[in-house]
Amino acid sequence: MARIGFERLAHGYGTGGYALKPMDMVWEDAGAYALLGPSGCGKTTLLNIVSGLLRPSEGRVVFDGAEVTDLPPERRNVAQVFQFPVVYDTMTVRENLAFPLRNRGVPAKAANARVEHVAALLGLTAMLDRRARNLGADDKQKISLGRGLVRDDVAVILFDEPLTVIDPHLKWELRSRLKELHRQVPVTMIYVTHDQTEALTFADRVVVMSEGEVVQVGTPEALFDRPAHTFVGHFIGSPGMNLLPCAVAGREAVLEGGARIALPRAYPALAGKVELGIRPEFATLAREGLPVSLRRVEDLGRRRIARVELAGRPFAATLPEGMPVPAEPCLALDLARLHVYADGRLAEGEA
Ligand SMILES: Nc1ncnc2c1ncn2[C@@H]1O[C@H](COP(=O)(O)OP(=O)(O)OP(=O)(O)O)[C@@H](O)[C@H]1O
Repeated sequence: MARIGFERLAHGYGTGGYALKPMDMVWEDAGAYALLGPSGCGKTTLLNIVSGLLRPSEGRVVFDGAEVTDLPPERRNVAQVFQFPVVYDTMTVRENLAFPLRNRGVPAKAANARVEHVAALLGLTAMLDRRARNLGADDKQKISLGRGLVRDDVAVILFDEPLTVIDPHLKWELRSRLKELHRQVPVTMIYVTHDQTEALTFADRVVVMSEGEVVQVGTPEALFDRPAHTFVGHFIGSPGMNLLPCAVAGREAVLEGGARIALPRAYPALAGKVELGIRPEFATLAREGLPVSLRRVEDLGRRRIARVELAGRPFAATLPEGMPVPAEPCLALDLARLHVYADGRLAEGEA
């Protein structure tokens, strides 16, 4: 188990600019973290720096207070699960799972108990004595997950998009099983994904990345309630946060076109591009409030989203259950849930 620290860490591949911009960060011992962001944002670069496959061009990596920046992967005590299954076809499932333990001289009895425990958690018990060769991609990836999880002496377990090959209907099951495993095996786990559902289900803390920068580290609730960056507001949520260009003076925002909105906090003069952010969950279609033009209604099953236009911009609002679309639709905003951003970053107002 390990507390992982990054000190003035950065990486460039020598092609000009940073793939990972300079940062300081700590991942607590036994935490469940997700690295979340779109393709190319630097997730794999950061993961490879943790495992030792890549040496950062700047800064230090520290495991439990000891620098490991120059240590190769085999000296870091890291287990890694990749996108695609890594199993020995000629071995049985049991032998595959036991392999990392046998390799390290764990006595057979202890190894077998551990293998059976992990197999039960992953739903592999019934096939323990079958050869891996005859299994489908889903089961093979479960074995890969099991091989990553079977040792409880590792500093950290890294998962790199581990559910890519898994059938969609099995994904939700494996996601919750992984979460359960983390509860039972309190090892630091890092889960890389571009899928917000996977990140938010698995992690206690989500590290959101955009263009080589860590833009927020927070609980799933914090990312939803208080996005530190417009990227987080937009990327997390379905649909994401509404963002409207505006001018802010004290406790008031003025939208393009002149509509005025009272703010829950007072703001100092803000430089750069100023935007008002509010999630669709806190903007409701109503008979009174800010007049909007309705474009269409989307039925998402458990809720309905009204696509409207506000101050000449597209805006997503909630249409309450059972409510007919008003003849003259307006928006009711939960003012306490409004946020102000300057050049993409959350502006701190005063209560
Ligand atoms: N070996 C390399 N040489 C040069 N540039 C690279 C190399 N590997 C990655 N990059 C660049 O570094 C940036 C970050 O890439 P990285 O693979 O870390 O992102 P990612 O978030 O893991 O994306 P994906 O989900 O597509 O794997 C990208 O701009 C990418 O093109």
